[in-house]
Amino acid sequence: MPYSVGIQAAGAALLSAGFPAMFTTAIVVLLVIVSVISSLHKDAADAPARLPIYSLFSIVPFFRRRFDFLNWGFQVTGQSAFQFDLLRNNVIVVSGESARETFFSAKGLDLTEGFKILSGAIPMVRGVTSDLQTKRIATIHKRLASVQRNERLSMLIRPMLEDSRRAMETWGNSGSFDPFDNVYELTVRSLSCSEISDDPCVVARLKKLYDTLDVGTTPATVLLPWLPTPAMLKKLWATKEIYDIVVAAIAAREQSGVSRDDTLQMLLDSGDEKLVVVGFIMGLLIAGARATGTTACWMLTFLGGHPEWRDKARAEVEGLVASQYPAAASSSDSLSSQLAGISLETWEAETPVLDSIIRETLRIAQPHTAMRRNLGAEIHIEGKLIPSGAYVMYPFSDVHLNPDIYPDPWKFDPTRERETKTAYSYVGWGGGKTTCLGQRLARVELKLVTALFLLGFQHRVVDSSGKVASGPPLPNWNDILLCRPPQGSFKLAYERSKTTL
Ligand code: HEM
Repeated sequence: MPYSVGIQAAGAALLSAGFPAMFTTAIVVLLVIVSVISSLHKDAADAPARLPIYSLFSIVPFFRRRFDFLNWGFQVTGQSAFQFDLLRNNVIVVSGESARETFFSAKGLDLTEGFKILSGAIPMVRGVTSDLQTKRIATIHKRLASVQRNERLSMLIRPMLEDSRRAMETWGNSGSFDPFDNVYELTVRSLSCSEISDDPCVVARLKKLYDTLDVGTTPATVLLPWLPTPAMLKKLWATKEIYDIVVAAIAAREQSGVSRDDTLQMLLDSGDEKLVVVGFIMGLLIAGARATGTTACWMLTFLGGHPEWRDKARAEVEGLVASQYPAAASSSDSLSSQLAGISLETWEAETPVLDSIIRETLRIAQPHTAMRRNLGAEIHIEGKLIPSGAYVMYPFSDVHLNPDIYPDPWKFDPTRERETKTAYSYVGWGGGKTTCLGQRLARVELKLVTALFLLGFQHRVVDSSGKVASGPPLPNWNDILLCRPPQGSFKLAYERSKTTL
């Protein structure tokens, strides 16, 4: 009797709650049904071990605490590979050296398809950044290679420094900031166009919109993209705004009839269809500028927590300025002009300290989980079946935080020797057939931003009460995009040096 009263009461409450409650309930029921159905099918004998939870319970930890969730998966199954379902998507997580070798080289494993479903932070506009045919993706990759030819990359040095200078000027003589708020805007120029990067308001707006995409990437928006949740609507709106900014910039360039020296002009001059141009800028702004901005945040943070490395890096750049620009000390030229006088070749080949700092930063503060979809026939990884159509993941923590390969793995130590005995022992720029295609540009940009900051400012990491911290904060690998520690837990305190930026 009490049960039926309870059910009646619940039914009455539901009816009186109106459409939103009924809609939510219907969705929950649907999810439970999908979850139960997916748990009923039998796995093949050579299938990886399955997580001992209903698939419904994987969703939130997968999106919100991925590092902990994946570690738990390996622990609870006691295997080097395990599987779980994200609604109707079968996901297999692999680890270990031989898994890495197959993962980064197998022909059928497709990066674009993997990211589309499991990542979700890239703005998806059908036919522009999603559903691009292979031919269009190939064109975009070809254009990316063009941006990074010697001549073009050399030409980008001065404007990239000028962008950074302009942004750093606004920081005043001293103060403190959260690098995750301020540093991203330093890295927009190289990929877009003057119509966007010359306008600080548009750059700030873009940053806000991409932040909206990050925050708006909830389990529901990725797995049930058709569900009109508030997060999904916000995401849709942000995507449209970004699209409009890019399209307006292209239209302004075309109408002006003025030809400029930037990435947009190169794309337009190549005669590419509009879809490719917009897709290039939207897709790579997020893949590129976001990754570069985040890495720059972490480089400055590690250097602020390790003054000995900050001083070494600064001495390296001062040495370059002195050798390439002998009159620098007596010159009234600004710091950014002096740095712009250093050749691309020198930035690339004569900065071993900056190189080792970038390398160590990407090892310890890039919480990437590589994702693929098996578009080919079934394959085996370490004897475990990867069916056709399944998603496969490889968490970078498996190698980068592995104490057998990197002793004391959480320690920031740019002196670490390169490990050559283990296959793919370093994947900071990916590996095999999916190595980062923007690496050359990103490395130069990271060096320029860091060099200008180190010569223009003295800085230290401070804790939430403003006291100088004993070291940098610990990267938070559960934050899948930025690795950002708890907000407010640290800042970078800085003082301007006497030199003009
Ligand atoms: C510090 C900055 C960057 C880092 C750390 C980085 C890192 C990576 C990594 C780890 C991958 C492989 C992903 C995987 O295997 O799942 C990758 C792929 C890629 N990156 Fe970057 N990246 C950076 C900047 C850029 C920039 C600036 C661009 C473009 C302008 C870019 C374009 C790409 C592309 C197109 C791919 C996919 C390659 C393919 O499909 O084979 N990246 N990147």
